[in-house]
Amino acid sequence: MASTQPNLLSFPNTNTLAEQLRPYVLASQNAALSRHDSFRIAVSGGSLPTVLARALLADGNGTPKIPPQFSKWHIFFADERAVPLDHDDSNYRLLQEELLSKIPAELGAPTVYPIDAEAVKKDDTQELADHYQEDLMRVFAAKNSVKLPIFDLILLGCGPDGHTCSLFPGHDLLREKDAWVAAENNSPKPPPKRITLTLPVVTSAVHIAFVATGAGKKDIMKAIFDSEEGRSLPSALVNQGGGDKVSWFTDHAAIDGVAFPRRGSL
Ligand SMILES: O=C(O)[C@H](O)[C@@H](O)[C@H](O)[C@H](O)COP(=O)(O)O
Repeated sequence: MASTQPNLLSFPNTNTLAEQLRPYVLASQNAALSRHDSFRIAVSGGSLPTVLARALLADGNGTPKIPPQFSKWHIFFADERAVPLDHDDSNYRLLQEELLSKIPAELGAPTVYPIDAEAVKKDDTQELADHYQEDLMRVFAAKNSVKLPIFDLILLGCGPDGHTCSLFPGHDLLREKDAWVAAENNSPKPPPKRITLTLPVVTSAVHIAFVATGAGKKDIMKAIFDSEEGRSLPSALVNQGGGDKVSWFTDHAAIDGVAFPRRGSL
């Protein structure tokens, strides 16, 4: 368990949040490129792809525009629904519509790792998870055997019940120690069948950021940050495992009443 605290940042609205998410992601990109000439990132579904697109495709907000080097990005999914890639529920489709399709050609194209469409047809969520884990192994464990993949950045959402990725409160998956990718067949949030990165993979990342906005999040934010009972919630477990590698990008409405947020940038 990490002994340091996560950064809890709050901004007046989603636009100002996106303005600060941009330099955070680019700093993470630049640090990764200096380490291994590629930027390995995992993204969630929900509202995250829209905010991320707003952050990355902005014109620099009055500052000199330093563009993302998308051709060096390897984008994985922190979780994905077991549906075809063109399905309304697909996180791949969401990311494609919100971000990937809008990247100007001159910024280069990222390498994106969707789930295996053939495995989806077989309706076997465990097989789908195994395939995705093999994809990760090809990228993260090509040269020697590694215990866990180390993402440069994982971008997460937080559900009103405290779930993150497709790791839900009280589920056995929270105790998974070995698998990199796990199957979830009874998600309380529809659709029920999903795959998800496991907690050890999430907390091993170099940087971990949550984006949580709107008044609908304020009760769960209080539970995660200010209550003893909230300590076992999946998002709180990421805080405990990741410590100060974790940054929360929230708006004021989402943390109304939370005891110790810092307002402004990192
Ligand atoms: O595919 C999913 O269901 C998501 O990855 C999920 O974990 C999401 O991030 C949270 O439910 C928060 O969603 P919002 O950002 O829309 O609140």
